[in-house]
Amino acid sequence: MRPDVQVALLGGSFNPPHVGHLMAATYVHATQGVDEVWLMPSWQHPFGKQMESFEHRVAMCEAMCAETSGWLKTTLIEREPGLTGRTVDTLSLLVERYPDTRWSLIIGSDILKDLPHWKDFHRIREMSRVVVLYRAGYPAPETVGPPLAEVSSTLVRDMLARGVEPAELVPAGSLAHARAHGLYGLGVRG
Ligand SMILES: Nc1ncnc2c1ncn2[C@@H]1O[C@H](COP(=O)(O)OP(=O)(O)OP(=O)(O)O)[C@@H](O)[C@H]1O
Ligand SMILES: O=C(O)c1ccc[n+]([C@@H]2O[C@H](COP(=O)([O-])O)[C@@H](O)[C@H]2O)c1
Repeated sequence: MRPDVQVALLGGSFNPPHVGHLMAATYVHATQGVDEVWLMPSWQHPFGKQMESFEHRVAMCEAMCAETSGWLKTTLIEREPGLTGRTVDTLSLLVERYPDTRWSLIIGSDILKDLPHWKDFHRIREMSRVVVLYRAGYPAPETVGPPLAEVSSTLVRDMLARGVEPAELVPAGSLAHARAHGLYGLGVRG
């Protein structure tokens, strides 16, 4: 019998992706017994976050995946009709679509405060193993592993708005995509 495939999902806005996402995914792949990590960019955000277009965020995620040997992938599942960014609904669809896969869901500890506002988090726990990573600055009792990088998409966007290229915080391929398409005001200032 074919053994189950273990996949960890990292959902987010990835606006833009940054090395904190890469470190989080790498940490989980290296220590949590999963075969693959899938980045899951939001098509629409349940709490109404404004984001660069889905296509550009996907392209920047795919550029980040190219930094790995193939275990990091980007899934477009959240653009499926009927999904609204509620993770329980996305996960239900994934469970149905990939019956041989066992799921983990990665979240950073900054999100713990939001979980009471998520839809049916108890059902997410039934369908997946939830791995809470220690995001630097957000200590919490139930986290796994050491504090991860103090970097956020907000910080990256702030740097870009000030005309500073975040070359140390964004994987080179993702930044090249942003630059080539003038995202976040890149290239506008000449
Ligand atoms: N540096 C990090 N360390 C650990 N987890 C992280 C880090 N950055 C993001 N994450 C986690 O990755 C997921 C997706 O995050 P998201 O794409 O919203 O990035 P963000 O940096 O938090 O964005 P923003 O600053 O726009 O809110 C979340 O679960 C978040 O907690
Ligand atoms: O399921 C929910 O109700 C829910 C509410 C808020 C956020 N989420 C998911 O949490 C992930 C991280 O979101 P964020 O805010 O850090 O970009 C992303 O995949 C969102 O779709 C999910």
